[in-house]
Amino acid sequence: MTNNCFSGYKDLIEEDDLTLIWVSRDNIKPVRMQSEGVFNTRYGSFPHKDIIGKPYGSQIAIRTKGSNKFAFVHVLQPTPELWTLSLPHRTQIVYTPDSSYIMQRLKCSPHSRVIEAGTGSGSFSHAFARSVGRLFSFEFHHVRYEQALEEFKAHGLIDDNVTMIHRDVCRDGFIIKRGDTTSYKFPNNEATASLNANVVFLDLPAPWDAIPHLDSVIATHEKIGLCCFSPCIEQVDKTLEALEKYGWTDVEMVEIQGRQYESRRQMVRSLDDALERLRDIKRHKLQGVERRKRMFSNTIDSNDDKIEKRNGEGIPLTEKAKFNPFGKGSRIKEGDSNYKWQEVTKVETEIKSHTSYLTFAFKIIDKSRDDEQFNEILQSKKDQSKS
Ligand SMILES: C[S@@+](CC[C@H](N)C(=O)[O-])C[C@H]1O[C@@H](n2cnc3c(N)ncnc32)[C@H](O)[C@@H]1O
Repeated sequence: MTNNCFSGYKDLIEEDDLTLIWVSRDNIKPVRMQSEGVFNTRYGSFPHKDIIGKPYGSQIAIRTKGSNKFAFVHVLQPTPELWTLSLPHRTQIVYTPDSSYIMQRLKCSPHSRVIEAGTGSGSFSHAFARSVGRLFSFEFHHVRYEQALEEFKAHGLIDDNVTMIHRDVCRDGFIIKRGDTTSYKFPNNEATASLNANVVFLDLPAPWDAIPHLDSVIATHEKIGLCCFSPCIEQVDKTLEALEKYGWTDVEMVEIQGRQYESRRQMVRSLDDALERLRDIKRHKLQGVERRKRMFSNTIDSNDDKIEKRNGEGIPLTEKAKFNPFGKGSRIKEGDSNYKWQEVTKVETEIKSHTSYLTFAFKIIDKSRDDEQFNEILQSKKDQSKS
């Protein structure tokens, strides 16, 4: 039984659970439930004891300070996606539109043994940890290494399938030896860890310096997938050179442009509407010219339209603006049955994506065929077709 709170589900919120409190879309707070604790918001305070024992997903309401209204939050079970939205930022992070795409391109599964460098804020590490067999995460910044290690321990990832290594991978590569600063537990007879990685993810300023070190830690008999996450096209260029030099193939660079499409109705404007609008503009222009001419020749008097329309205090009265299909004017409710409408799609640009270019590459070190294994597979296929 693992205490990894990011995998598996439970129904009820218990003491000491890490919960994610959803205040609003951009305000999700990780909170560990302690019966004495209180979650404070600007609307009021939520005692943890009122949350413990409730089902995950519950809405918790309190009366707001100084008024008779209610404030509420939702208490959610952690997932890697929600963690990405709520984690303490120690660095730039990888967001879900990128991490989900990368994992499917690299065919991540429980069979995957992943090398990640650097760990940073651990956003992608949580997503990897849920889906893959084993994750080896390298970080060279000592404080960040310690913070990530503590966090991953608290989330149950270290006991489960994640190993943290304090290392400058560009200088010292990826081999884990006894005596290194790492959470790796060496079995008695092992001097070096066998990484045998089949997936590599590099989120580093200089991935081209790490690429030459990979051959000694990747699996030799299968196809290895690699992704480099780089914000600048110059970095992509240097990475491509290193990939080519070190025998990586099927190289492709991709960028994710996340968009949310919203369906709306837009008023259908006719040619007559456009002509009427042009006439209206012309009319106003002529009226203005006339008025200015009269002002210059001092012939403007109380018969003038504009001057006549003032209230008792001398404040000009303006006519209620008529509907104008092309700009300012009285507003028409979307879908008003007096007008014609068509369905359109509007793009919302709020989604956080394209933080970087994604360079993918693949490699098979040993392409020789294991005849014994091949014959076994062939035989089992023959047996299957007979039965
Ligand atoms: C942008 S952050 C990674 C963010 C991470 N992917 C996430 O989703 O939270 C880059 C990290 O790489 C680390 N780093 C940079 N160069 C490194 C190197 N040569 N070896 C190991 N880590 C390195 C930095 O300290 C930093 O924490």
